[in-house]
Amino acid sequence: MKTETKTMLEVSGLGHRYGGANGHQAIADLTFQVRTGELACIVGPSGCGKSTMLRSISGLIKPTSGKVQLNGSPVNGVPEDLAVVFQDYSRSLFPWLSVRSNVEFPLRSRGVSKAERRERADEVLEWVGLSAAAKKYPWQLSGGMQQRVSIARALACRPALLLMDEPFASVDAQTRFELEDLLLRVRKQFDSTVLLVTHDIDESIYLADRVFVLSKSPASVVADLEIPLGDERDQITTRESETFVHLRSEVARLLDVRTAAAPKPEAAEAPEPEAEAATPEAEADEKPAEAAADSAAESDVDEQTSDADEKSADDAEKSTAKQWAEAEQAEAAETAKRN
Ligand SMILES: Nc1ncnc2c1ncn2[C@@H]1O[C@H](COP(=O)(O)OP(=O)(O)OP(=O)(O)O)[C@@H](O)[C@H]1O
Repeated sequence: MKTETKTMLEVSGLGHRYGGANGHQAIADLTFQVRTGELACIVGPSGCGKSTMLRSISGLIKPTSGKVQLNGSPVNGVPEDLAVVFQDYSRSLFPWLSVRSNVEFPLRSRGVSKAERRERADEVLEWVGLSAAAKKYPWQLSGGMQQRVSIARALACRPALLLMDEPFASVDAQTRFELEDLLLRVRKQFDSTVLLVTHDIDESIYLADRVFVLSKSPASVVADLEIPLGDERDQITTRESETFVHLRSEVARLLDVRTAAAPKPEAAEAPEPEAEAATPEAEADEKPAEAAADSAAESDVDEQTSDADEKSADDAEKSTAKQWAEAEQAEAAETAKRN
């Protein structure tokens, strides 16, 4: 993969404090750059502020200090040419829209014509191996397939920068390997620039051209490592290679994983329940609206389904716009309080 020397993303002195002057400093003075065509991974300890950083970069929250520039322009609000893939695919996909309509959805607000939406959706669905599932609903798919829909939806927007927040953390180990390889293939196909956050050291090295290691909270960059593993990577031989093993130890040392892994006495007494990914089956039980959609999925009347999806997408767009407006008002109120 050819990485250009041009800088696509420039993060300078980025900091965010939740809750005003006496609140919680989640990230502090983050500075790094991602070049055009690069796949960069950010690895850091749990709770160090990785999601806060991604939300600041994507314009979802306004950082309290520092700045973010995308292709030389400051990021104020969510840029059109940026797409985000979240860990929780079950929440980020609309259960009442078919797979194809989910993929087409963000293209509507970008003014892409109906014919082109369909064309782009079909292209990316083919790339992620989901052409046959285009008319299904997300809850009819496995977790790994749902995350492939999220990736397809992001790629359909042809983003300059693809941000991924722990995108493979909610699937089993084998599916995770498959999705990692899928990401390597599609970033090559679509010439994507990717910034991926993970807490998995091996995953960061396997995927990346460059790994940024973060400190404990409040996060700052403690190392910027080039990953000289070449373009062709393989889950078995790459992970066995001397370079990989050496880099893994280096990142582990930087993260001080022995200290981090030591159980705290109170944690041993009252362990935090592990987050469980909701299964599509369990979700189907809980969602009567989806049961209605199920019968639509069984039907082979594509146009009818497509019309219903269009209406659902319109409703979803209104509801999303309302949520954005509310979030913006809340953010403005917080900023006013701070000042
Ligand atoms: N909306 C919020 N209001 C107040 N504090 C927050 C908010 N969101 C996150 N935090 C705090 O900021 C710190 C960083 O959280 P963040 O979710 O960014 O970390 P993370 O590295 O992504 O965590 P994890 O690895 O567990 O996903 C945490 O202490 C968290 O409790």
